[in-house]
Amino acid sequence: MTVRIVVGAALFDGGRLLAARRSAPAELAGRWELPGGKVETGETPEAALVRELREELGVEAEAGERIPGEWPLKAPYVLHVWTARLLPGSTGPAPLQDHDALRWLPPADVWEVPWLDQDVPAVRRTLAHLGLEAAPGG
Ligand SMILES: Nc1nc2c([nH]c(=O)n2[C@H]2C[C@H](O)[C@@H](COP(=O)(O)OP(=O)(O)OP(=O)(O)O)O2)c(=O)[nH]1
Repeated sequence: MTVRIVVGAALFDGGRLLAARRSAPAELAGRWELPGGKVETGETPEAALVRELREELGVEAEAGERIPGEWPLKAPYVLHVWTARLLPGSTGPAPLQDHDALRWLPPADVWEVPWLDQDVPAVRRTLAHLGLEAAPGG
């Protein structure tokens, strides 16, 4: 089966990382993730990220760099993480779709939320790659 990519946005603003609490499906609800979604056929990951952030959070954002690594999700999906930032003039994020809460987390607070299991190594790698101090955990 062909692997399909889910892009997760490590959206930073003022040094804080946005975490989003999933509202569905039931097995993922209540756990926190990087906002994003499936890359559609013919779409670049960067474009998918921008589209998903607009749909889910109502923001205008741009993708930055990919965090090296790939994290397996439910087959056939794998998670890729890209940094992202809000464009000047964008509204702040709101939980419009798929989420029921958002939090901007300074690196020291990143492990305060119960991330999806599969996101823990991805978030850990993201902070390490960016040289951000993080409390032990995850
Ligand atoms: N967006 C996102 N999805 C994640 C993460 N970790 C993780 O296991 N997933 C899973 C949840 C979903 O099963 C799948 C992504 O689906 P989605 O529902 O966010 O994507 P989508 O908007 O393109 O989905 P769809 O409703 O159009 O099918 O990957 C993560 O950090 N971000």
